[in-house]
This record gives sequence, structure tokens and C-alpha cells, in this order.
Amino acid sequence: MEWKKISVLGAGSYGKVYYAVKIDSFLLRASVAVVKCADLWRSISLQREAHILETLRGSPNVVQFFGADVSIENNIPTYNLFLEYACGGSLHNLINSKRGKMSEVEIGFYAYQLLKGIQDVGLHKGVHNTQRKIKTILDRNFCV
Ligand SMILES: Nc1ncnc2c1ncn2[C@@H]1O[C@H](COP(=O)(O)OP(=O)(O)OP(=O)(O)O)[C@@H](O)[C@H]1O
Repeated sequence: MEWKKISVLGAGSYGKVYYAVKIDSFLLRASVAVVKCADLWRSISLQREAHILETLRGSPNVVQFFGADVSIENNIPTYNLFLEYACGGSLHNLINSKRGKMSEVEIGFYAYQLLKGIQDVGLHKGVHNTQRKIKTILDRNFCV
């Protein structure tokens, strides 16, 4: 059973981000994920991200890490990092869609969850001393 890349969600400096599905025809079940892809030779930042997310598995305010592998795409070894799909898009896009205007209640709502996520990252020994970048993406309930 393989993940099938369906569409491009975005891109980072390392490569592209895809929406992907995996169909289990035996159990009649479909799973969705996000796949971040980079040429293997320039995937060090993604590998580091995988390591950090691995140590944060189970944290409710951090996107879940499903695993990583290497595949051959157009004869090029490609590193794939599989993540929980956050269907709400990025907090940055949400703020832009509101032309930068948010109520105090909304700001408090997102700030609280953001701080909870940062706390999870900060509490984890494995992430200590690692340069951290926090990306805020939203789930279907518009929670960080
Ligand atoms: N788990 C996810 N669920 C939904 N969309 C995602 C997810 N992860 C990333 N994306 C989408 O892909 C885009 C790029 O992702 P990513 O966070 O890796 O890039 P970046 O942080 O902008 O890049 P860089 O790390 O090079 O600065 C995001 O802006 C977002 O739209």
C-alpha cells in the first residue's frame, strides 16, 4: 500500500508539500497525510524536522508525525516526511484573509494554543539545543 500524492499544498525551501492518500482496499479505508519531499542530498532540514517531530509524538498541539522514507522519483532519491494533514491552512493565511483584523477573543484563542505548542516543544529534552522554528497550521476546528 503506497501513499499517492494528489495535489501540491505548498512549498518550503527544501522542496514541495503534497496532500496524499492511501487506500486500504482490504479494510475499505482511506487515510490522508501531508508529504514533505526533498531531494535526498538536500533533505537535512527535513530529516532534522522528522527527528524533532518524532520526539513530540502525542503532543496535542503539535502536528502528528507518521514517519519518513526514501523513494525514487524520476530517477532521483527523494526523502519523504509524512505528517498529519491540517485542513485549516496556515494561521498566516487566516490572518491575511481577515486583512490583519482579529478580535481580542480570536487572538487570545490562537495565542493560548500557540503557547501550549511551544510549551510542549520546550518541555521535550530531545528538542533542547535545537534551532526551532514554529509553523502554525490549523485543524478542521481552526485549532492550532
Ligand atoms: N501538516 C500540514 N497540513 C496542511 N498543510 C501543510 C502542512 N504542512 C505544511 N503545509 C503547507 O505547506 C506549506 C509549506 O510548508 P512548510 O511549513 O514546510 O514550509 P515553510 O516553513 O514555509 O518552509 P521553510 O521551512 O523552507 O521555511 C505551508 O505554508 C502550508 O500551506
